Amino acid sequence: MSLIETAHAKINLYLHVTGRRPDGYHLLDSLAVFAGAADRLIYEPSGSPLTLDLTGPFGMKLADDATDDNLVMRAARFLAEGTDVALTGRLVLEKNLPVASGIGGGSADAAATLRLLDRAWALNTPQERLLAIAARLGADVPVCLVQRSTRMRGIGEQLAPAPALPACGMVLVNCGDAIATPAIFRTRNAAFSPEAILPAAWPTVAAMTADLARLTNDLEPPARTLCPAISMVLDVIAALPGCQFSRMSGSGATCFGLFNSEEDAGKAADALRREAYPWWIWAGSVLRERV
Ligand SMILES: C[C@@](CO)(OP(=O)(O)O)[C@H](O)COP(=O)(O)OP(=O)(O)OC[C@H]1O[C@@H](n2ccc(N)nc2=O)[C@H](O)[C@@H]1O
Ligand SMILES: Nc1ncnc2c1ncn2[C@@H]1O[C@H](COP(=O)(O)OP(=O)(O)O)[C@@H](O)[C@H]1O
Repeated sequence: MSLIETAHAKINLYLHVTGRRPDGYHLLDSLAVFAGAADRLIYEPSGSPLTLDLTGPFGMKLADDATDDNLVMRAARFLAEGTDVALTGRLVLEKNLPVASGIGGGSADAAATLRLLDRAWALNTPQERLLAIAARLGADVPVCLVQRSTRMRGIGEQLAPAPALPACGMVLVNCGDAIATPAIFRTRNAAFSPEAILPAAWPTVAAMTADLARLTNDLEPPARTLCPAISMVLDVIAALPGCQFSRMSGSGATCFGLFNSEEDAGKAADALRREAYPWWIWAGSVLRERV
């Protein structure tokens, strides 16, 4: 019997770079939330060595890379380490999220692999060990393992509760330019930002966007420099009917707009699709489960 896991897009509502570690990694303070947009991972047990097939609109973008380097296969190997499970079966990754786009698609896939194979192989790995494996796979993988709105600190491995979110619509837009995260961190040359002060809850979208407007995504300026299309995308999102707030997520290039409802977001995305930009556009809602 096959098993399925969903790997939701991660969106950084703000991202402050607060410092830098001696090893070059940056200290962050960021509010990560998850949207309905998602990759899907399917596992079919078999006695044959583990394989990975890529499907979906962005599957071809990963097809040229060695399968063993895919974060899904890396996660499977890490999970099996120190156990007596055989690395067998067939994984199918339905790649619906744009690659290298600031919404953590690869990180979400790696995290989904850990959840899925832990279940499929009946490992019952303690959450602490899963989080440690996740951190070895990438700075964003621990938050994607939890897959609920979370405040991230450290390099991404320190997870704390997020404010309670209001019901909120979201539009995601990606211009199609893949962005390498290290290049964005390297290009950043501003002073470090302080940590944000956040309330326990945002009762309305207006309360949330008022606070977000006082915060920043410190990776947005370097990303706009390396990928000028981001500025155009942000202007277009801000001008959509009903848009309450717009910003870039993570290291880019995906940008988001926040709306008072999923319905408002859907109407705005329909209007945007009529403009026929060659962009990936998604509309839906923000997941409201939190740590
Ligand atoms: C920027 C963020 C914000 O959520 O998201 P994305 O843009 O990737 O979605 C993440 O911190 C990305 O996490 P992730 O994509 O897992 O990064 P990793 O693979 O661990 O690191 C890629 C490279 O980014 C830089 N890096 C990453 C995280 C961090 N806190 N400081 C860094 O300086 C390092 O140069 C590192 O070699
Ligand atoms: N399953 C995967 N999905 C996406 N990217 C992957 C995957 N496995 C490995 N990668 C590599 O990881 C890099 C970052 O991917 P991704 O997580 O999509 O970036 P971002 O976090 O910026 O959205 C890509 O350039 C790609 O080569």
